[in-house]
This record gives sequence, C-alpha cells and structure tokens, in this order.
Amino acid sequence: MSGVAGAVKQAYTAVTQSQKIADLQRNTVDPEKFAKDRTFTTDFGVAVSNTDDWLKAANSYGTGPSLLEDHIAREKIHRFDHERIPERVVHARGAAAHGVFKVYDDKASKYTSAGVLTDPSRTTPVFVRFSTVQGSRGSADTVRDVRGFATKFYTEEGNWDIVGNDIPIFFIQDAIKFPDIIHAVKPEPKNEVPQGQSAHNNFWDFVGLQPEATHMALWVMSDRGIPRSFRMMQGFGVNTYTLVNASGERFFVKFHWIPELGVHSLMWDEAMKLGGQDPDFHRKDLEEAINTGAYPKWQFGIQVIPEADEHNFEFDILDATKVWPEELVPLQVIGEMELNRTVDEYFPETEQVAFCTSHIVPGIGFSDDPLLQGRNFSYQDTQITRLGVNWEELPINRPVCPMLNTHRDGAMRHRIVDSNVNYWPNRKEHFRPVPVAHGGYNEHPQKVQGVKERMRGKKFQEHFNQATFFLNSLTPAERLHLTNGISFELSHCDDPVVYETYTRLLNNVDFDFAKDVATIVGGIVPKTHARENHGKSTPTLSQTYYHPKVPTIKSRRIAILVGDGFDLAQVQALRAAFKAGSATTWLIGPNRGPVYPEGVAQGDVKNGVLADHQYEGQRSTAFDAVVIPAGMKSAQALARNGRAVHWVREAFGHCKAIGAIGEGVAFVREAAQLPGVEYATNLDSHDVVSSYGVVTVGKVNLSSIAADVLKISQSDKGFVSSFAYEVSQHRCWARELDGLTDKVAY
Ligand code: HEM
Repeated sequence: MSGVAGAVKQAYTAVTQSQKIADLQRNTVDPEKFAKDRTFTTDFGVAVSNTDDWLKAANSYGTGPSLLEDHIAREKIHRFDHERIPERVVHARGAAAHGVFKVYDDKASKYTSAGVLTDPSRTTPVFVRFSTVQGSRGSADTVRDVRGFATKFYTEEGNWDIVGNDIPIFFIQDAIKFPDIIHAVKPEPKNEVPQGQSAHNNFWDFVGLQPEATHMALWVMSDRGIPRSFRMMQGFGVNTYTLVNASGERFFVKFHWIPELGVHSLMWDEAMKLGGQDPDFHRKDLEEAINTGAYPKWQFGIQVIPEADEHNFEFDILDATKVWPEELVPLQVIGEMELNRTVDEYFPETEQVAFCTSHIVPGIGFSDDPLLQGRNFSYQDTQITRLGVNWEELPINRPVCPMLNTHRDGAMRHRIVDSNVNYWPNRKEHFRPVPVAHGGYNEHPQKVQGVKERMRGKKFQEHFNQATFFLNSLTPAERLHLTNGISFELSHCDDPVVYETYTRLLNNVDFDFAKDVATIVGGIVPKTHARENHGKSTPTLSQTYYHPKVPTIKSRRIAILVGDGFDLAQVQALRAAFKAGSATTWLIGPNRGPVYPEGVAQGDVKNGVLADHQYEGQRSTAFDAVVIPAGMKSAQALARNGRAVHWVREAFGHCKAIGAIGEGVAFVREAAQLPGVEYATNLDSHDVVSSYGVVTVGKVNLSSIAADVLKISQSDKGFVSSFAYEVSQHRCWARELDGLTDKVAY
C-alpha cells in the first residue's frame, strides 16, 4: 500500500506505557512515523499540493481576485475560524500530566470495596490537571489564587475523579452560592478588571458580607495561594465523600495528596514579578521536572469517620468550610501517585479533559455535603456547553474498561454500536444491568426523613473557630506573609466600605491580627476583642509540617552566576555535584553564548563555555538558589554590572540560598552588600561560614565536592553539603523575620 492510503494505515503509533496511554495511542498520530513522504492532505484525505497560495484569477502581474471555488483555502480558513471552544467557566488555565496510582496494601478494605483503593497489585493510570481558578486561559500561573488539583483515575471499574484543590476547605457551604462567589472573584463586569487575582472591591465586598468565607479567604491569602510549583502543593478532595466496604458498612471520608517534596510557596514579590517575567512558570516547571526524570510524587491519604459518629464533632462534618483536625481524625496514608509523562498535545488532552465529582466507582459514594450535591450536577452540565453532549467519548475522557449502554446520538457521536436495540429490556439481552453482587454500582441504603425547606444546619452557622485555628497554627513567617497578603489585596480595594467591613470582620478571627491588617490598609482598627481567641492550634496546618524528613534538592533550579574569568574546574565540579543530588544547574553569564573561563582569551569560542541564560533574560526569580564561583575577573565583572548585583540582592530579598566561593565571596560582600550577613574572609581557608542562608568559603577541595552533596546536612561542614542544606530548606525565613530583607533594595 502506498501514498495517502498507506499513510492513513500507518497513522497509529505503537502502544506504550499504561493502559490509558495505550488507549490514547489509538487516536495519536506521529508525523515522524506517519509515512515516508509525510503527505499533507485535506481533512477528507486528498493530497494537497499548495497550502500557501489561494487560487486566483491572476493577471499578467500575478495578482487578481481570490476565487471562492478554492476548496483547499476555504477548508483551511474555515477550520481556523472554529478552533476556539468556550474556556472553562472557572479553572480555565491549567496544565496536566499522565501518571500512575498504587496503594501500598489492602488496609483500606476495612472501609471500602473499591479495587483502586484496596488492591496493591493494581497500577491505575491517572491524568491530573492543575489549574488556577479566577483567570482566563491566557492569564499568568503565579497569581494569588486557589489551585485546582483534579485527578482522573482510569480504574478497571470505570473512571473515578477527585476534583480537588490545593486548599482543604472552600469559600461557601452550599452550591447555590457558587455563582455568587465566582461572579464576585472574577473580573468586575463593568471593565473586566482585574485578571487572575482577587485584589478588587467585588471579591472583598462579597467575602466581607459572607462570613462563612472567612476561613477560606485566610488560606488563599496565606502562602497556599502562591505555590512554588504544582509539584509542591498538597491536594484535597475538599468535600466529604463516603466509602462502603464489602459488608455494606459506610464511612465518611476526606481525600488528601501529600507531595514528596514538601509544601512550598513563592514569595509574593517574586510571584508578582514572575507573572510578567514568565507567565508560564508553573506549567514549564511541571514539564521540566518530568522531562528531567524528577517525576512529581504524592502520597495518598484518607481521613475516615464511621457513619455512626457523624454528629460527634463540634463542627458539621458535611460542612466544606471546615477541616477535620488530624488530632481528631488521623490521616491514614494508603498509596501514592507519580506523574511520569507530559501530554503530547495540549488541546485534545489538557483542554478537553472533563472532570466530574459525580464520577465514582463501586465502594465510593457521596455524602449529603450540600456543596458536593450541587457540584454533582454542575460539572456534567457545564461539559455540555464546553465540549458537547458526547464529551465522555473523547479519548482523554473515555474509560479504559468496557463501556456499553443505550445512550445514543447527539452531536459528534463517535461510537458505532452494532446492535439493533437501544432500549432495556430487550429480547437480545444486549446491555444488561449488572447485579450488585457482580459489580453493579450499589446505592447505599440510607434512611432519609425531614421537612422540605431552604435551611442550613445549626453547626453550619459557626464561621470563625477554624479561621482562628488556622491563624494560630501558622509559623511566624507564615503569619507575616498572611498579614501582608491580605493587606496587599485590601489595599487594592478603593471603596472604604469594602475594606472597613472586612477589617471589622477580621476582629472575629483575632484581635491582634485584625489590628495589624486594619492599620496597614487604613481600615477600622478595633479597640476591643469581638471574640476571644480560643488558643487552639495544630502543627498539621503549617506548610513546614510537610518538609521532607530527609533533606533533598531534587528538581531544585540552581543558578551559577558568572562573568568572564570564572573558575571552570569549580563550576564543573559544582554542576556534577548538584546533578548527583537531582537538581538542575543553569550557567548565567553576560550573554547566552560563550563565556570565557579563567585562562581563556575573550573570543576563543572553542574554549568558551556556553551560558544557558544571561543576567537580563532570566532573573533570580526563576531559580531556587544561586552560587557565585571563584575567579577574580569574574567577580570584578559581576560587581560592575548592576543587573548581576540586583540578581543577588533579589535572591536575598526572596530568602533564597546564596553560595559563594573565593573571589565570589568578595563580590557578594562588597557589591551586593547584604545586611546582617557574616562571610568567610580568608581566601586560603576551607572553613565554611553559613549565615542567614548565605554560605561562603575561601577555598573548596574539588575532589570532595561530589561526595559532599550526598550528605546534605546542617552539621556537615563541607561547602556543597551546607549550601545544599540551605536549598533543601526552601527559604531562609529568619532573614525576613529579623528584618534583613526590609533593608535591601530588590
Ligand atoms: C469543594 C469545592 C470545589 C472544588 C474543590 C472545585 C474544584 C474544581 C476544579 C479542580 C476544577 C477544574 C477541573 C479541571 O481541571 O478541568 C473545577 C472546575 C469547575 N468547577 Fe469546581 N470546585 C468546587 C466547587 C464548585 C462548585 C460548588 C461548583 C458549582 C456548583 C463548581 C463548578 C465548577 C465548574 C462549572 C467547573 C468547570 C468545569 C469544566 O468546564 O470542565 N465547582 N472545579
């Protein structure tokens, strides 16, 4: 077979990896393998000879009217005209990846009969989409917002979706308020301002008048609202679901994802700058990590409450504005997920994926959580506007298990069912409902009684206890960030009614906190307590609780800042050492091109080293840490360059680890002038000085560098080990708490 027909036959590439990837390959075209001649065709398969020039009635000058009869041009333009579909009404901007999920053992069979949660021999394919909520598809990644964390498990019993967020609670208790909170947070209707953020009158107006949103508003204004990476976020199912075991016993459950790398955030100044410097920061980070083999990983945990204990808590366990404190309901870690494959094409996978809270499998069920009940309607409904009624048939959405029923027709139906019956019962017994004993979904029998009325439960009326609990649980640095985050946003509200109302409301959370915020934003500074702070706290709500037990620099981006005349042997040793710790290194020089080490003449391109980026093109914001190696000329060149000096000051302001060796130390000390820092001063000494996350040394022993990285620790005195330890800590908050970052211009 040859030509176009042959090419079509060869269009489907080999099946690889998980069952879902194999399933997607059925629709994947790899042009490399498509055909020897890679024939360009129309949508209906006819070879095209010219895709550049519209058919014209040409005169002797080669111009003339374009002819409508050109079916090839018409098809090209007409397909282009219809490329856009509606973006998601919320969570429009996102990035996604494929991966796998496994449970460690069958421990959860006490609670559920779901194979995906109890069968350790299974590897379940997953597709995860991370997103921001407020902004449009084209908005920036690093804005302050909730992050979506939606997981589709392609299980043997059908698709199960956990459509969660990076924050364990939500703004509202009842789904009927969802259009209000989203209208309030989205750009204002008059001028469509602002994009990608909640710093405006309407959002703060709404949350000031809707006290149930207080707890969530604090979470979003905390570091949780500006994650360093999707890979460094917790994930939560948020709503209360149920599990049912093989004996028919029912439990309430909350789902958790805990990231292997810990929970880390950007600093607000950094997030804002990245919004302009690299609006795709998070999606590129996800791709880079997977492409370099640093596969993002999360543990999966459940909190479980037996059905009989539903009413034994001071809060209502069906209220999505409340956490279940782990001291009361311990978290049980039962499995893990790894993301190991980027998408092949954004639109058919990331854009067309459609999650639904109503996608559950036997052994998992819903609760009467009034937010969840509304969500179960909303997702299915909205996919029809976005993707059409046959959206479940799209390759990324279809299950990997057999799927068969009497649903028919509708726009864009792909399936052809070879059966003359499309109803049940039918004489051929096609499409038989399956008894529960054989795997049919079982609606757990639940006694229901009550009065039909619009109401909220009594415990749903209490809104501040857990907001105070959250505030009390933050470390001093986290609390400072929260105060600054909320103050930034209220400062963007220019209607005094809005920021006065909100600062008054904050007095219900904590008197001192309300005073701090009100003073900064010009709100109502309270004189007396509205409520006493109950003083309760928990370590589990602070991000620091999730620091990896063994310090790691895996996937951290380390910049090596150089000018001409740097010490090449040292840079090579550092790069090898950081690579051994699974970090990536980036040489930042005056230009992206050759930079000349000590002893190599300017212009000796052959012996120059290619810099990955230049000072101006990639700022410190894109990296986790920076090292300045030895080399007299390099240090002098850096000191003369304002952008290079700013690089280090900015890294200091953002509390990042800074390392310097030999003459590099002099550059940091004299040019960057970091306040309050102590340095190694003796160029001939191997003694490492670690001060406020700035690690300096006069001399390093090259041969020890590689071994050094593998023992990242505070007690080890090697330069690489000490520096890697500071990187592993994510940031040096002491710098900020001791007021040093306030003293440096960045
Ligand atoms: C617990 C609170 C909620 C959480 C955790 C949550 C989470 C999410 C996530 C992660 C997405 C993005 C899914 C994706 O990546 O494609 C999403 C989209 C969406 N959510 Fe929610 N949501 C919540 C509440 C609600 C409520 C109460 C409603 C409506 C009553 C709602 C309606 C929607 C809609 C319409 C979309 C767009 C779906 C699409 O077009 O694919 N959400 N939500």
